[in-house]
Amino acid sequence: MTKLISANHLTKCYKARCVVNHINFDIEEDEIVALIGSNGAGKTTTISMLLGIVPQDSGTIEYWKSDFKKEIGTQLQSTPFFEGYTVEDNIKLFAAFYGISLSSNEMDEKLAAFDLLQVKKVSAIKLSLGQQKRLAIIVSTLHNPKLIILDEPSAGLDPRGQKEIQQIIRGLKEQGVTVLFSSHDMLEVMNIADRILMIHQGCIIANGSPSYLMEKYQTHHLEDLFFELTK
Ligand SMILES: Nc1ncnc2c1ncn2[C@@H]1O[C@H](COP(=O)(O)OP(=O)(O)OP(=O)(O)O)[C@@H](O)[C@H]1O
Repeated sequence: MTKLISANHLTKCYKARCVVNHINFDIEEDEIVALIGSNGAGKTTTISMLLGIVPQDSGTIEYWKSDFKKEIGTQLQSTPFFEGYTVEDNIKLFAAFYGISLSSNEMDEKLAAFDLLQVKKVSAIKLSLGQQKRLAIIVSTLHNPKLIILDEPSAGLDPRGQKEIQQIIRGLKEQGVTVLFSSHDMLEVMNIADRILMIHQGCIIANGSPSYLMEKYQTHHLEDLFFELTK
């Protein structure tokens, strides 16, 4: 397996408080990795350091290639659409940022794949949250990234919306995209993650496949493991 990312002793402190504290982990090609942890555990800070949005105070991040930024897609917690622009306009705009021009057929195929064809001409900021999250994933994958990083992609969605996001994440993996996502939904993590990174108070406290961790900690439910390890 090829390592896409290797984080070594990654640390971020705000004044005297280290919110991410000497963490080590790898992201391998073709896996779906779930980053889980309580509110304030350090997930978004970790993701932001991987994306270069927040500089680390110490530690290193090794990427698979020097111009890795061209091959990373991301969807952060807020959705980034332009006011007054339709769904289609937004996709065209983001495609233009990447120097991509989509044919009308390609546009419709993409929209249909994400169940958004019927809202093609609707202002993006008027979409439901689930539709906005799906649109955000479309725009973050327009450049065919090798790795996509999603910060709580299904937060606030109803069960159907959550399921749709899970199917999209699985579909990305089938297309050869590696996915790192954060989530508070243990069932979702069980459903789709190949590997779990559990972070607590800025430290990685568990790292392994769901089945490995269940076996190791002798539990049948990820939620129980979460409660036990984050006490
Ligand atoms: N710019 C900042 N200045 C000071 N403290 C910060 C800053 N950014 C984040 N923090 C703190 O770092 C800690 C980790 O925050 P982070 O957003 O990474 O947590 P999280 O695991 O993503 O939480 P959640 O699940 O609630 O999104 C929190 O205590 C937060 O208040």
